[in-house]
Amino acid sequence: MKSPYLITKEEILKIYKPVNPHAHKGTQGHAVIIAGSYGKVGAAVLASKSCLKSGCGLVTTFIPKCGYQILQISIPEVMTVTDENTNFITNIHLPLIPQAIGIGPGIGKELGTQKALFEFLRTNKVPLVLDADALNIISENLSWLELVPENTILTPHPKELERLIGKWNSESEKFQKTIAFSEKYKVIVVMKGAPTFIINRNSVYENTTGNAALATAGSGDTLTGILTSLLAQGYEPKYASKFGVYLHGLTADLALPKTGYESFTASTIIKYLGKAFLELDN
Ligand SMILES: NC(=O)C1=CN([C@@H]2O[C@H](COP(=O)(O)OP(=O)(O)OC[C@H]3O[C@@H](n4cnc5c(N)ncnc54)[C@H](OP(=O)(O)O)[C@@H]3O)[C@@H](O)[C@H]2O)[C@@H](O)CC1
Ligand SMILES: Nc1ncnc2c1ncn2[C@@H]1O[C@H](COP(=O)(O)OP(=O)(O)O)[C@@H](O)[C@H]1O
Ligand SMILES: [Mg+2]
Repeated sequence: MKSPYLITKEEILKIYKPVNPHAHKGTQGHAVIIAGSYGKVGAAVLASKSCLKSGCGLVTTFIPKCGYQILQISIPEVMTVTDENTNFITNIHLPLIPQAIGIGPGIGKELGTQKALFEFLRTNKVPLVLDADALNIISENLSWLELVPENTILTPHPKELERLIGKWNSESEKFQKTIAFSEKYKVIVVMKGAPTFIINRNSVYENTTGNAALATAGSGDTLTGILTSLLAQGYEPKYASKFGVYLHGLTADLALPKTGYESFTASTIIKYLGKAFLELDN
């Protein structure tokens, strides 16, 4: 394998498009987050809030009924659409065509949710981020990946990656298998870890931000929100993936002197998104 390209501030500044003074919410992209189930509505809240706080103009979150009040009260800026089922998603119906969709955090693997995911993938044409249980369901039905738009972004942590590509015997085999997977399905794989790598066909990119403070519940859910937001704002998937992982890691680097490793939570990622964007102007 060639040595990876580093995702540095210099690279990110070439990608970053500052907000136009004449922008309005309608020009900043409408993102949809499909997430949550009973006991895991927090994943939907974290993904939606980080989506909104990464610059997209409008966010609609699709959740099972049990998430309705939780979402509306925790993030009044976010619109919600609910499934007809109470505890988990069974039928994804959206009253709009957004610019990007992020699906998976906390949705679980109920049979009804699996069927809903298949039906969604069969009909969806919008740029996509697949995370968490969406990946877990797909890893048992890999042919469904033939249905997703080219350059869909997948964000597996190591266990989710293993479910997708199978076990590896060495680091180099892990990369080889992920490259082959990215080529076969024409997708971008964000291999989350310390550090995070992005595999786009046979190109490998290594993130330079982030630290062990990110080893906390919901940290990946916020990454899904950030990536979906950037896609909705019109960043191409190859740029959104690099920019998203860089910003996500940067929140932890900026927060660490204030929070230490122990008290940093996924909500701290969201809190520091503003400072991370401002850091790009320094
Ligand atoms: N507040 C909420 O609503 C929250 C909701 N959430 C939602 O919950 C759902 C389940 O997600 P999940 O990731 O916890 O479960 P799962 O896929 O079985 O992975 C666990 C396995 O993976 C491994 N592993 C993980 N990371 C690793 C690493 N870096 N390096 C190495 N190994 C690693 C780990 O290994 P271990 O070391 O524990 O053996 C274990 O075996 C999902 O939908 C998610 O979105 C969560 O986001 C939390 C907050
Ligand atoms: N030690 C670490 N150093 C850097 N980043 C880390 C570390 N541990 C976790 N992360 C990052 O935190 C995120 C964890 O995602 P994930 O496991 O999906 O969390 P969750 O499902 O709880 O939201 C990933 O972006 C990963 O790269
Ligand atoms: Mg996760």
